[in-house]
Amino acid sequence: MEQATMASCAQALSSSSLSRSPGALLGSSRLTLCTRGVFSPVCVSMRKGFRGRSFCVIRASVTGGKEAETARLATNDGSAQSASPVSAKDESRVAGSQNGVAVATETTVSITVVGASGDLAKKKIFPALFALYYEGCLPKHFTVFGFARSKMNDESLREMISGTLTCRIDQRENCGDKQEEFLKRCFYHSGQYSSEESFGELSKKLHEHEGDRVANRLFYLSIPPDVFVDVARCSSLAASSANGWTRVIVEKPFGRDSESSAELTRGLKTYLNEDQIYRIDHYLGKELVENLSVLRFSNLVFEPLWSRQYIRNVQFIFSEDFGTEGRGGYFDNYGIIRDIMQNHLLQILALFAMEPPVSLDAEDIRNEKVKVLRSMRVLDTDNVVVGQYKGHTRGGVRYPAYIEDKTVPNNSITPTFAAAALFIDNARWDGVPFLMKAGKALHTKRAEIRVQFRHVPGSLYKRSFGADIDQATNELVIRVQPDEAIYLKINNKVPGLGMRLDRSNLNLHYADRYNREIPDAYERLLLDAIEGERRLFIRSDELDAAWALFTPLLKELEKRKVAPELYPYGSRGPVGAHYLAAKYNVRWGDNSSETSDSV
Ligand SMILES: NC(=O)C1=CN([C@@H]2O[C@H](COP(=O)(O)OP(=O)(O)OC[C@H]3O[C@@H](n4cnc5c(N)ncnc54)[C@H](OP(=O)(O)O)[C@@H]3O)[C@@H](O)[C@H]2O)C=CC1
Ligand SMILES: O=C1O[C@H](COP(=O)(O)O)[C@@H](O)[C@H](O)[C@H]1O
Repeated sequence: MEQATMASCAQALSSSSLSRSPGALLGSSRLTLCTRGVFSPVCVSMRKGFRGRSFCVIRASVTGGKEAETARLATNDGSAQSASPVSAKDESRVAGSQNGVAVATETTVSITVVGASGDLAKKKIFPALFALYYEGCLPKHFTVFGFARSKMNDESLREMISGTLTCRIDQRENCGDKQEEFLKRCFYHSGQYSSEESFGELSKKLHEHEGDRVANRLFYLSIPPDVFVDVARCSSLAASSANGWTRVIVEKPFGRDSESSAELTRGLKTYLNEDQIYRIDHYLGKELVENLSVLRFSNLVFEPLWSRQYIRNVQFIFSEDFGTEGRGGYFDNYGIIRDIMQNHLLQILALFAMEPPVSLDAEDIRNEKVKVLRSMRVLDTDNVVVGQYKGHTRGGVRYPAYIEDKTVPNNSITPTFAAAALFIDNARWDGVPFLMKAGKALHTKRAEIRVQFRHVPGSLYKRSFGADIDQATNELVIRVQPDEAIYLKINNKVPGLGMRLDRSNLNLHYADRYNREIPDAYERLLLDAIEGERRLFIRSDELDAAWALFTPLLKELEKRKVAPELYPYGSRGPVGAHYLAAKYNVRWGDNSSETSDSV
């Protein structure tokens, strides 16, 4: 790959450049000696990765055709990146060289989107793969396969995908040509999800494209959860790579509760090693969620304040201004707590509240996330409010109720809104309410983290604010989407001869600061999976800890058939959310006037 292309790839997808410091590479003791240009005792050889960076091939043991090892790289320029991982078999090919000097063999990656005919594949996965191709982030040799039961062929798959591909607004050169080139690398295989024969046929087709290269295979399970294990079985038994790694990305939902999640994990682990399983939570791939650790751990001004001593409460807010349109069938079986809170918001909370990890290595970060999740108080119904949207007419337009969705039973009590107060019973966070709020069909589409600080002790300017603590205190807002921004509300003097105080935002507004499009979360996560970087994927013990917090509540809500509080489509949600916050002396930050919040 050419230098220019590599540079743009590294820049555009810097899950990488901002947060993967050299420390990230050195976190694993096995790899500590594997540094830039150094041929260490643990390095079998130095190789060039497909982003052109040198990396160390390390010794690994082979475990029955399953992925056994990943390698890390040290970059040519000293900045750290994760490398194209090297499987044990890949290594053995490389290590089987003359005079102990490795001869690199060409590698290829085949990405199979299982459930290629579906909504997520069309909306997110194929466009993300194209974006990676466009940015020069995919290896030189790659193939994309769509797999599903629908009767399609290569041409109809290409036609389906072509309507969804877009180029970055800020770099549209050769967009059409690039799309054509990409589509030529896309193929389709129709088969059954539980048929090893179908996957065997797929494997043959993959092999035709792979030739005698080291063949790495990634399967993206973009299918309903009841066929996850079937596909894991068939892909593992009939379509695993013979000489490279095989990895499987699994979409949520990872079960409905602790038991079903454990059963799914058992099922997957019958056919795959934990290190082959990439449980995706696409919120972890969002730019500002990635930036959370950078903000905390690379700025002196934040981390010292990050505790009960200075923080009054923290709020994690998700809202959508549309209902379940088209996804009611799935949604009704899960509800908003399982759809958004137990995964997306809880993952962000864990990153927010964890102790500083030993390094940025995936296992170090995930260890800290598990610890903080396990320090949390199990949720109960007293600390939760549930709601469901009802129909509403505004400006002559009728917005339907949740139960008017044809795929939803008309007596459904599934929550489309929930607010919850959570607590972390550890030394850092004792007594600090962590509030979550998530809802569909609300007045706005937004995801944000709000950190409300305590008041200034003995403030000299107390009189200027009166008794309104929210007026007087600082608030840090991390707006994940839309219009990404990080801003800190501060108090300042209004210029002039008098002494009047004002509230202003110190703000990092991404659109003003960076003249480039922010990559979609799926791009970052797909690239990470290809590179064997697991930091942004959920480990099974994290998942267990997350379910342990929510399962008793979910069971209780279902057992007691708790009726959700109805709220009008397009409103701010049920009033019960305000009472819940008030119980802990908190006011939701997103209810302050829009003007004081805009950046
Ligand atoms: N759509 C979204 O925005 C999001 C989706 N997800 C998750 O991603 C996965 C895929 O989502 P999505 O694309 O919306 O799902 P779809 O309902 O569109 O299903 C994907 C494909 O799976 C096949 N399929 C559908 N129903 C069944 C069934 N009952 N048994 C076997 N195969 C079936 C269909 O392909 P065919 O009939 O051709 O085989 C379909 O095209 C799911 O696990 C979902 O929960 C996660 C986050 C967001
Ligand atoms: O996982 C899910 O996420 C989407 C919201 O994702 P976003 O990236 O568009 O914010 C949500 O609509 C869906 O219900 C849920 O399953």
